[in-house]
Amino acid sequence: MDFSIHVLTNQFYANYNNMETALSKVNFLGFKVEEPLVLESGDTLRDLRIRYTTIGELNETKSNVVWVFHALTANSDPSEWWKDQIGINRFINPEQDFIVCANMPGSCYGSTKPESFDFPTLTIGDLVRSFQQLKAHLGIDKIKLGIGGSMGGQVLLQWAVDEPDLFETIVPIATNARHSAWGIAFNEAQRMALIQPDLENGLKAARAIALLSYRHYDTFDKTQSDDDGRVEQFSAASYQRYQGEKLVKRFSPYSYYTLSKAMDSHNIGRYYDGDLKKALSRIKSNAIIIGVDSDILFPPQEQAFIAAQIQNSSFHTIESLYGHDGFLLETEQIDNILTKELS
Ligand SMILES: CC(=O)SCCNC(=O)CCNC(=O)[C@H](O)C(C)(C)COP(=O)(O)OP(=O)(O)OC[C@H]1O[C@@H](n2cnc3c(N)ncnc32)[C@H](O)[C@@H]1OP(=O)(O)O
Ligand SMILES: N[C@@H](CCO)C(=O)O
Repeated sequence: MDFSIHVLTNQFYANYNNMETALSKVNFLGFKVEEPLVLESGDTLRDLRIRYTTIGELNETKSNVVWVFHALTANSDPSEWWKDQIGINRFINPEQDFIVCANMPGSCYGSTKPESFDFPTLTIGDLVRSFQQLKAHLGIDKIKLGIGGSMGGQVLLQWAVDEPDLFETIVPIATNARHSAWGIAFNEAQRMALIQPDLENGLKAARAIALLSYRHYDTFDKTQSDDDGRVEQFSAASYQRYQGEKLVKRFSPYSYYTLSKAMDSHNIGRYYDGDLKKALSRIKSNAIIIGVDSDILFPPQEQAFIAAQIQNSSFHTIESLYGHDGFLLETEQIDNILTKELS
């Protein structure tokens, strides 16, 4: 059953590829899962709502589905946060493709969200099961292309292991098969900063810590160095503060806590004796695995490992000054890889 949907239905977006002519419908929709979702923790999530966006039209044979998976703090509209990855001159083209992106439960952009820290533990597998409900609701049996970076790539990879025949091609970017001890340590440091009496300040501090893992020494060196001999009020410091200010205006501390815990839970080997190779070898999809050369949070060796275990796979590294967040910014390079591998 749809709920409070059509908030901004049938809008025409004019921002594809830097304000080119508007071509596709962007629909903001909602779906309520009728059955309670039994979580890996054993808890149950009732009245689960999923906010999702579709761009373009589903064709008659339902063979043009491109499912985009967002990362930690984004929403269900990739035409907003990945606008140069999708467009009339891009491999992912709303004139030909039916693009679906669902807001992760636990996030604060329309799907069921926590109102306190007392919220059931969600895992990446739980997010996959919630998306399977949406897939059934949409009547989709096959997905031509699944693409997502970071935590979005974790969800995609877990789904491809759970349903090895679902995706024709998967494109996990800057992600891993099991969240690393390094990544969990970063997330825990953020949660320690987050949980304090003033949650707004907590979230700002958490984002500032996260930024250190999303960028690179060279990013700060090239963009935030001061050469005027100052002794305080450094640019790097104000940049860190600004990033916190920016996030606190658009994100919930409870969602940040819940989703960062979900990211920590990621382990596709959980039901395969902890054997990541065994889990990955189940995947029948064509796999284009992409890493970012300057990524210190999900270093390219994690993606090289994934590619080595999947039969039909290729591995690519893109160059970026931006570290991990390069997956959101280096759209031209990603588009070139998709075009080369899939055209
Ligand atoms: C299109 C969108 O970004 S949608 C926004 C919603 N975000 C999401 O959905 C999540 C995915 N997006 C992201 O994580 C980020 O937006 C990224 C990684 C894609 C880009 O990060 P950004 O913060 O935009 O880029 P960057 O790290 O270069 O910082 C630029 C900002 O810092 C500001 N800034 C740069 N140096 C300094 C400094 N020394 N002191 C204070 N502010 C500074 C810039 O003025 C700019 O501000 P603005 O965002 O208000 O224009
Ligand atoms: N910068 C990303 C997180 C890193 O994947 C976001 O804010 O969603």
